[in-house]
Amino acid sequence: MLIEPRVFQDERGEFFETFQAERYRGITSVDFVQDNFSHSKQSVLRGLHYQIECPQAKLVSVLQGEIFDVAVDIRKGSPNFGKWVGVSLSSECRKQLFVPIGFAHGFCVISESADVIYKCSDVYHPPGERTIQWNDPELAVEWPIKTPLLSPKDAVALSLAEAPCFNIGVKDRCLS
Ligand SMILES: Cc1cn([C@H]2C[C@H](O)[C@@H](COP(=O)(O)OP(=O)(O)O[C@H]3O[C@@H](C)C(=O)[C@@H](O)[C@H]3O)O2)c(=O)[nH]c1=O
Repeated sequence: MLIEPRVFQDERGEFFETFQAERYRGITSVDFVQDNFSHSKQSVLRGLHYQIECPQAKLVSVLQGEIFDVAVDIRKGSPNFGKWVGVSLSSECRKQLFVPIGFAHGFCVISESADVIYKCSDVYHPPGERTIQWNDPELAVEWPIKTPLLSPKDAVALSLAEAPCFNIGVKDRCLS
C-alpha cells in the first residue's frame, strides 16, 4: 500500500508527520514495535528479506535520496503468490510503502546514497530471518540496477521455489 502523507512546505523548508499511531493503525491494522534505519551507497540492494518466525509488517520511508522499494507476496494460496510491486520512494516525493505480513521486502538505491527508515510490527528475530534471491527469474523483479552491491547473506539467498513461505492469513506475533 502506497501512502502519501500531507506535506507542509513554507519558507523554512517542510514538515510532515512520518507516523501517527491511531491514524496508521486505521490504514495498516498493525501496531509497530521497532524502528530501523539504514544508510546505503548507490547501487546497494538489500533483500529480499522476511522473517518466517515473528513475521513483520513494515512501513518504509526515505529520509534522504531515492530507492526502488519492492514487496513480493509469498503467501501460499494467495492469488498474487510470487507477484511483486516496486515503487520509487524518495525525499522528493515523501511517499511511504506499507509492506504487510506475508511479503518479502527489499530495496535498491538509485541516488548517490539513501537514508531509509522503516517501522516494523514485530522485533528482529535472527533465527527466523530468510532471504530470497533478488534476481530469481521466477520473480523477474524489474530492478533499475543490474549489478547491485549485496551483503554476503543476500548473495547466497534461496530461490522462491526453495524458500519457506507463509500460509495465507499469517498474523503471528513474537511479542506476547
Ligand atoms: C534487520 C536488523 C539487523 N540488525 C543487525 C544485524 C546485522 O549485524 C546488521 C545488518 O543486518 P542486515 O544485513 O540483515 O541488514 P539489512 O540487509 O538492511 O536487512 C534489512 O533489509 C530490509 C530490506 C528489510 O526489510 C529489513 O527487515 C532487514 O531485513 O544489523 C539488527 O540489530 N536489528 C535488525 O532489526
